[in-house]
Amino acid sequence: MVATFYKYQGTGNDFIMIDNRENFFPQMDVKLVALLCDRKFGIGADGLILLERDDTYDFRMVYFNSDGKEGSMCGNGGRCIVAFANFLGIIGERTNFIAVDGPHSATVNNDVVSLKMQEVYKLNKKPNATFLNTGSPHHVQLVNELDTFNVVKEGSKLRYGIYGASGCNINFVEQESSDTFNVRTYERGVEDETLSCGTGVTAVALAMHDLGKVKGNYAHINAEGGKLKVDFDFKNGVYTEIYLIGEAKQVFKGEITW
Ligand SMILES: N[C@@H](CCC[C@H](N)C(=O)O)C(=O)O
Repeated sequence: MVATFYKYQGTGNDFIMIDNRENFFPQMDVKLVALLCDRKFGIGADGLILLERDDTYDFRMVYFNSDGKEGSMCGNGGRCIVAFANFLGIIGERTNFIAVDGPHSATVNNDVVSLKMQEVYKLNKKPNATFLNTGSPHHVQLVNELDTFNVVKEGSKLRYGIYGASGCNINFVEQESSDTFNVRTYERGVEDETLSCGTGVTAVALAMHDLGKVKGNYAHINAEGGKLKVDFDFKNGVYTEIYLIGEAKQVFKGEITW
């Protein structure tokens, strides 16, 4: 099989993007997805995303982690697939699409994608961390000296140690100023630190607001791979109107044979 693929990145979280509207991709083939994502033997990426047809929405997003297994929601991948759908001419500046965690709306303007995330009802405070689900499960923990922090060692310890078989994505955070945070994330399914995690950045903004460290209804986040902004409303204990905003770019196009 010879297939055309595109490579996208959103703040350094990189994805193989495949137009699967003709339903040709063997998505149950975990080994193939893992091979395509392998940085030595394949194209290399943190995940693979299929753009598929949907009867109700503009398109369907199907996301796989680089281990080849279908993942929960990917915020940066969501921003990248919106840019991809715009590039393919499926959408204009606005879209409504469906992903594993439900419907999302988004806008795209000059490589900047604003993606609406699901509402968040529950934050679970732990002794020195917060757990919440922003489409994917996230542990958010404040640390000192984030620059030199061993994200892979401490992240994998928490991911496997306290979250059981299903695991969790682990975000380490340091406050930079009143509305800005630096974040590094250990991603489940990649089993490594990635340069950015969109659902993780969203989780950090809400968790920092919950802890009283964010006073307004937005936070700027410096991920290792770039800058993101999270806007939100908070009423009656519920986070609504959550938007993850930042660049999403096409990097290259190619063909792969399997
Ligand atoms: N990179 C993603 C997060 C993807 C979800 C995750 N690795 C999982 O399945 O747990 C993002 O940008 O949100």
